[in-house]
Amino acid sequence: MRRPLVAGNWKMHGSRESVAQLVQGLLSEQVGEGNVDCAVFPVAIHLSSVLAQVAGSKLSVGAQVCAAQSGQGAFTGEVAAEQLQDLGCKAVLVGHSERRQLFAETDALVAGKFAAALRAGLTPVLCVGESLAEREAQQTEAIVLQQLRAVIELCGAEALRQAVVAYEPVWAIGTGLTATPEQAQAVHKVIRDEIAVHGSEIAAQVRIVYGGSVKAANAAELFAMPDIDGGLVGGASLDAKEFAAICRAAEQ
Ligand SMILES: O=C[C@H](O)COP(=O)(O)O
Repeated sequence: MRRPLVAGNWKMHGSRESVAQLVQGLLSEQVGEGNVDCAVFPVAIHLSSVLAQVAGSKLSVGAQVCAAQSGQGAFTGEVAAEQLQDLGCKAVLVGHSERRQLFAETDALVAGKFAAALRAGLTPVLCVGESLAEREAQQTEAIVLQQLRAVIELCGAEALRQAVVAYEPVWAIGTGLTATPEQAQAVHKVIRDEIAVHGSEIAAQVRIVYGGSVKAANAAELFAMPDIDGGLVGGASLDAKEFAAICRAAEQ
């Protein structure tokens, strides 16, 4: 039985004050104290304060991005996975579609970042997903598998034991258009079946979460699907009560 994970990707949102209020709200709602793993992914400059604020709770903290380069070096503007781990982060998003589309992150670079996260002992949350044009061209499966295989080729399928996969159809991100539970389940199954080619035990263990306009109103029906193990939540994670309700939906 896979333990659900609900993660909040705060993207480029928040001031010191609003972030502190949001975390206080999550702690008041006892997010993370139930039967579900809960994590938040603040913008990098707020990681330290959020980590300090959640200390002693079961809410974990991850970063939105890391460098593909390990250790330390002359890489202006980058943050190494080791530095995130040293700070207290447990996980890092890799390959979010906004990184792929707006910052030209290729499958190869994403795989490099995935490997760097693993070397540092972080849980990489590998985001995969197709655009609307790709879905309309019946390319969903091909795109998602291409993104997944780039990581398996570099790191090996065993590496997925330490990872989470997030299926995020690009057309559902921030649009209010959620994939139906059946649409999401179909792609999650494609992902799990592909992993099973390398080992059924790995496939049975890997958590595959769904992202794309998840909210309290639609979370339970998505999380009820057999291959959906929780959610990666954007906009709705900026509201403590809404995010807490999504986390509770994963407990059902
Ligand atoms: O990482 C989160 C996803 O991009 C989903 O964002 P959203 O819930 O605002 O659609």
